[in-house]
Amino acid sequence: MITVALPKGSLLKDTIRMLQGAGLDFSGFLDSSNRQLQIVESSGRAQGLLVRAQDVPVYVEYGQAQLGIVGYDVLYEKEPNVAQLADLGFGSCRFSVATKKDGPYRSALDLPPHCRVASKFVHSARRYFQSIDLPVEIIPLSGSVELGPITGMSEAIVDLVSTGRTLKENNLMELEVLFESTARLVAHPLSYRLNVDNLSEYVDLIRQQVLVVA
Ligand SMILES: Nc1ncnc2c1ncn2[C@@H]1O[C@H](COP(=O)(O)OP(=O)(O)OP(=O)(O)O)[C@@H](O)[C@H]1O
Ligand SMILES: O=P(O)(O)OC[C@H]1O[C@H](OP(=O)(O)OP(=O)(O)O)[C@H](O)[C@@H]1O
Repeated sequence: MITVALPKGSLLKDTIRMLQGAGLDFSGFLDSSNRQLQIVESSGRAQGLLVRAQDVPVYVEYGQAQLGIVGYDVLYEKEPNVAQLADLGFGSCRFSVATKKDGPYRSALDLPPHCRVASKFVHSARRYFQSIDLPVEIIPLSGSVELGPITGMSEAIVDLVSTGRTLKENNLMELEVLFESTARLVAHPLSYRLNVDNLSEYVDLIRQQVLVVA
């Protein structure tokens, strides 16, 4: 029996829909009266683990799950030792540097050396500013990072932007898009290579779903 790590939160519905198309029914995770974090799907061929989006690659890297669904942004941040097998096409968002709309900066290169940048994605933010040779102080936050520039704690933020509504309603604007992110199918590398429990069969079925939806 294979184990799949499913991300709680904004990717869950599309993840369940895609796995359903591949013959794996984890819709039980959508039932809010159910607090079970591990369920065996109806055919008995697979079990699902419901984990925080950030933790999906952890379960896959350690081999507790052979497959997982996770945003590219998380893979970029954590650089886990997992095999990326498919771009699933949903969960689109961009990873951007943003600042106050009425502030003095119009590009990331305008930011002054040693300024502060708030982010949930500390490594990604650091890598970006290193790549443009701008020394900055990264302030790690766990959420609501838009408050950084609003309160004056930071000059800029590095965060995910999807509809752009959060930036707009907080009078912020994007300075730079670092990359676009979508949900990815990842696998435990050794299990994939050895085709444990016919893993490749499930991977093919999930890949076919991407083509059906596209
Ligand atoms: N508007 C969005 N905001 C955040 N993530 C988005 C958005 N749109 C798509 N995503 C994708 O969904 C993934 C999960 O985001 P979600 O907001 O559900 O969890 P999280 O905030 O990373 O985790 P947690 O709520 O457990 O702290 C992100 O890693 C990203 O790939
Ligand atoms: O462009 P939008 O569609 O408005 O989405 C972007 C917002 O969504 C995410 O936050 P999330 O909802 O995960 O909450 P958080 O601030 O607690 O991380 C992200 O960090 C932005 O704040």
